[in-house]
Amino acid sequence: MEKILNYINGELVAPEENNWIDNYNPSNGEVYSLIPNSSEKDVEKAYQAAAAAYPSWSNTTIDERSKILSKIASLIEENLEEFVAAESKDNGKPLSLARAVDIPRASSNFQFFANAITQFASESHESVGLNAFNFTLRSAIGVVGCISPWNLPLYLFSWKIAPALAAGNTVVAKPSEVTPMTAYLLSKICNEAGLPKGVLNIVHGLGHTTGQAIVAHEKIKAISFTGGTATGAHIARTAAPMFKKLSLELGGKNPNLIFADCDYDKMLAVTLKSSFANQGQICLCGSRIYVERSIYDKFKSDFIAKVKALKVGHPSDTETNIGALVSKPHLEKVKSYIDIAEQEGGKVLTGGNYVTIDGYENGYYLKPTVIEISNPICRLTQEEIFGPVVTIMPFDTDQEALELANGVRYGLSSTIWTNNLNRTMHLAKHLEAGIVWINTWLMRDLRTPFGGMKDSGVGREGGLEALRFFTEPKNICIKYN
Ligand SMILES: NC(=O)C1=CN([C@@H]2O[C@H](COP(=O)(O)OP(=O)(O)OC[C@H]3O[C@@H](n4cnc5c(N)ncnc54)[C@H](O)[C@@H]3O)[C@@H](O)[C@H]2O)C=CC1
Ligand SMILES: O=C(O)/C=C/C=C(\O)C(=O)O
Repeated sequence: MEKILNYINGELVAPEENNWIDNYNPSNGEVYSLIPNSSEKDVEKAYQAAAAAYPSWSNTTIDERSKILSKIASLIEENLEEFVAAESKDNGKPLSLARAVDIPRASSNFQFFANAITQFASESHESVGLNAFNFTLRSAIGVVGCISPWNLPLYLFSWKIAPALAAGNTVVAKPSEVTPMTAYLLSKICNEAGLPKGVLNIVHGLGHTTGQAIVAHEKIKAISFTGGTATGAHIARTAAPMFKKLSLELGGKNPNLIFADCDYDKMLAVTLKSSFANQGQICLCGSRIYVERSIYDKFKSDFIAKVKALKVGHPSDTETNIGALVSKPHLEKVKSYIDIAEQEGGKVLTGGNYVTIDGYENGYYLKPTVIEISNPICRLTQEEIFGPVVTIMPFDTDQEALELANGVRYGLSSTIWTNNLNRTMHLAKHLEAGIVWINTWLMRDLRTPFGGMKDSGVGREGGLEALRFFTEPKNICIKYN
């Protein structure tokens, strides 16, 4: 069976203690590879390699760093089909989605930060009347940690690593143990791209051991993390006494507010995507749908008809809209929410069951599910389900829609469907969310700040925000006569 290896100091290596974890294929429930169950020793080795590489990498010209990141981007593109197949097999997502979204975006992340670093500049402030100038140096931080989740594996892994490297840091990174394969493929192309040894180190393993060792390492100065809110809180508790810089991109329970004056057909098509793309396993999915009462019944029947037409199938089947969920425990977690729907006052309008696919009977498949609710304060609308399950409910006024939208602990993204400019402006200002989409969803410009309010996280990624996170500002004040 194939063994995934750690990438430390430019070499692919087995874990020090020779412990391994099973890696499952969600489409058939079978173990198909092994991944290192890395210990503190492996993390320490990775740290030592990163620390040794830091003086030279942080002093490498911007042009050279940019060229290397750009080369990584092109090598991902050149090997697109290998990455696509690996991502789909490891995660259960449709092959078509990995080809259209995940892998191109991973390549774009490297290309984007290869370009962005050439435009990154720092501020100067003249103290007028005092004969003094201040200028700000923005230097790399040192060795930084990047920890990513399983839902968009290479997409989110590269979203952290690329800005960290571009800014001149060296990195100890851990992909999710549930979806390690494309990070492994990435480690195989880094040397060819000219990345000096030790600049990027990828250590595979479990969160509470390998991940914890990265976060708890006293010399790893900053942590960029994407994952569940409970994990984010634990990381914050570990890192706080060491005053580490933290960027936490956490869960979401995003509202989708649909008004009667919207462009209905466009809204319906995009709402289907925002509900079920990637099996609903995107932190930005609009899992709470609120519809203005005058169009509620029409929306309900049209939406259900479209949801019923979605094909749940094997990820490599070209007709598949919904692939497998990422793991058995996750499938069971998502199903457990459907099972409590009735006791929470909800009514399952469509879906609700596991799906068995011929030839892949042990795969992790679930029907896309729509639950109508009458009480917005229930577990189905308050907790992150992170699967192909949405709730729907009518509302009567803009104020009610706003209160429903904001009535959760999360504040990641919101979507509004309306053609009323005043309403748009009012809601956009008052919605408690880091990202507000109007008449669209998941339209991404990589220069924009990305992240959440409330329990959805701390800090922002993307564009200059990411480069600022991965640098330490130092103000220098010069007085002249
Ligand atoms: N916001 C998002 O994008 C995501 C949200 N989630 C939510 O979190 C729930 C749990 O999913 P999990 O896979 O368990 O996510 P998780 O938050 O446990 O895992 C994300 C990453 O953090 C690592 N990790 C876990 N514990 C750690 C620790 N103590 N120190 C350092 N790293 C640690 C994991 O190994 C993985 O690489 C999901 O059901 C979903 O609701 C999960 C993945 C992504
Ligand atoms: O940067 C993006 O476009 C999307 C990011 C998505 C997540 O962070 C997530 O689903 O966890």
